[in-house]
Amino acid sequence: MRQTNRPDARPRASHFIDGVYVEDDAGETIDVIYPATGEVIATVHAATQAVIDRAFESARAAQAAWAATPPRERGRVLTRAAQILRERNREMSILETMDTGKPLQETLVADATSGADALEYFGGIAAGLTGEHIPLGEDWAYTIREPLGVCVGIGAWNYPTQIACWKAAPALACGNAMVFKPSETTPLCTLKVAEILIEAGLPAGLFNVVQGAGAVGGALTTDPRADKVSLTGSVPTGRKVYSAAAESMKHVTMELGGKSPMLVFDDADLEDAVGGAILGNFYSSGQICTNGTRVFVQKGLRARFVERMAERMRDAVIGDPLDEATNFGPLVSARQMEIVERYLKIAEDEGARRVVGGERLDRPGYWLTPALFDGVTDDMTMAREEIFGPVLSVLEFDDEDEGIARANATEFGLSAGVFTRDIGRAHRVIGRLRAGTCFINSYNDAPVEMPFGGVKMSGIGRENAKAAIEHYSQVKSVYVRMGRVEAPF
Ligand SMILES: NC(=O)c1ccc[n+]([C@@H]2O[C@H](COP(=O)([O-])OP(=O)(O)OC[C@H]3O[C@@H](n4cnc5c(N)ncnc54)[C@H](O)[C@@H]3O)[C@@H](O)[C@H]2O)c1
Ligand SMILES: C[N+](C)(C)CCCC=O
Repeated sequence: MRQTNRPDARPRASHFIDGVYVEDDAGETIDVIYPATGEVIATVHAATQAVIDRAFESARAAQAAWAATPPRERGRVLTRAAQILRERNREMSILETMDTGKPLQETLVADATSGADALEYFGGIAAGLTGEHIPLGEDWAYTIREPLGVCVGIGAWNYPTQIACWKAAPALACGNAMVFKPSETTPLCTLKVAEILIEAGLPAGLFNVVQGAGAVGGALTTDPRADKVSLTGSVPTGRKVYSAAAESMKHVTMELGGKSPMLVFDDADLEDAVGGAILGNFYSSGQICTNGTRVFVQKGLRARFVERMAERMRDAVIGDPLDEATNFGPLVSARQMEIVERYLKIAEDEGARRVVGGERLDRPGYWLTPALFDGVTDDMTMAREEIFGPVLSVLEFDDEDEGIARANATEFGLSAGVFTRDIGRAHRVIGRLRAGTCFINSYNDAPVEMPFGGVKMSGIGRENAKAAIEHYSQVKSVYVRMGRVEAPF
């Protein structure tokens, strides 16, 4: 495979605390691997307790003054950061590609740009975050919207820049400080987000980055100096973090995994439905939480859908992720590739029909071709468990009620989609699907103006839009008596 020249990805140091890079070699070494080649491109160290202490202390020290800063000034800093992030989009996108292996064609439009959208949106609404006046006759009450304090953010590896910004932007807009731990698999981009925030005028200490794996995440979650934990990760990690946070009654946001359904009715536009299923299964090499990996296709359309999908999958350009012509990259790690390969084997053992793909490419790095399976049934492992890789399952259904019941028969509830030309059916079906983020004749759109999150095991809380404000602030109620106090004795 031809290789585009890569810039030096090594960060100045592992952590970013109180406005500066910080190193502590005593922490466990973490190699950062470029997924396209398997080469080590940087090394960072996991945070020691001393680093964690420094991060919390600086966050605590900075937060009170930030909360007292006029909200319009807080907003201005975020808006400036959005502008810098946009100006550096190419540089950030290349780094994101090196961190994750995702094609540059994708990272240029879906990662730093999405982060910038969040900074811009929350920067814009910061000044409008107010309490309310509640008339009670002669008396009255009012509410004050207050920050939570110090929020911990813990990220997954598939969208490092986006995840950091989706958490930091509403947290900072509301007057909080954040200690953020990126995934140990992709530690690079978040450090750049921290640099940009400082350059935009954010006071030191308000956004600190510490590196590490589960042990560091666990230490952040249980730290008494943390008021909230916002996790983006898998359901098993979510269970641990949620229960650990409950010990000290911390606020939580849980953005977790899914096994989302996409219902394609006979009357759907075939090309749009196939296009939606490609976006909902193969973007980011299938490593997206919201993916509609259970594609229920109505009986009359199934054969044509499978045929057309297989044709379009052969057009995937698999290759050097830094070449902008590439539209399908490697998986993020050897571990993730092994997980997906295990699921591919189970799928065939359980009787699913592999139509195309699922082959390992004979080259360094973590390459698997996108896979299409037909004849999948609800009881198969591939239809029940999140694979988090480029594996699309086609399941056949007869009528609307059956399709909805089968789509809902999962512990997850992150996303769902419907493809149909019948507008009444589209809204009726979406109304009955148990999922937090839904799509009609589309898939995987996530504009910052739209709340994002899951129900059931897929999560608690919402990111983006005004809904996120509820999860990074709390309301203080104040009753005001205008007359005398009448007491019983
Ligand atoms: N709903 C969403 O918005 C969303 C977005 C992206 C990814 N995801 C989900 O994330 C998963 C893939 O990402 P992953 O493999 O990085 O997930 P993961 O659960 O393995 O790790 C997520 C993060 O949690 C940390 N962590 C692990 N154990 C911890 C513990 N005990 N305490 C605190 N932190 C801990 C990890 O170091 C990492 O930073 C998938 O399930 C995917 O669906 C969800
Ligand atoms: C913006 N997307 C593509 C919906 C991704 C959100 C993060 C989930 O993995």
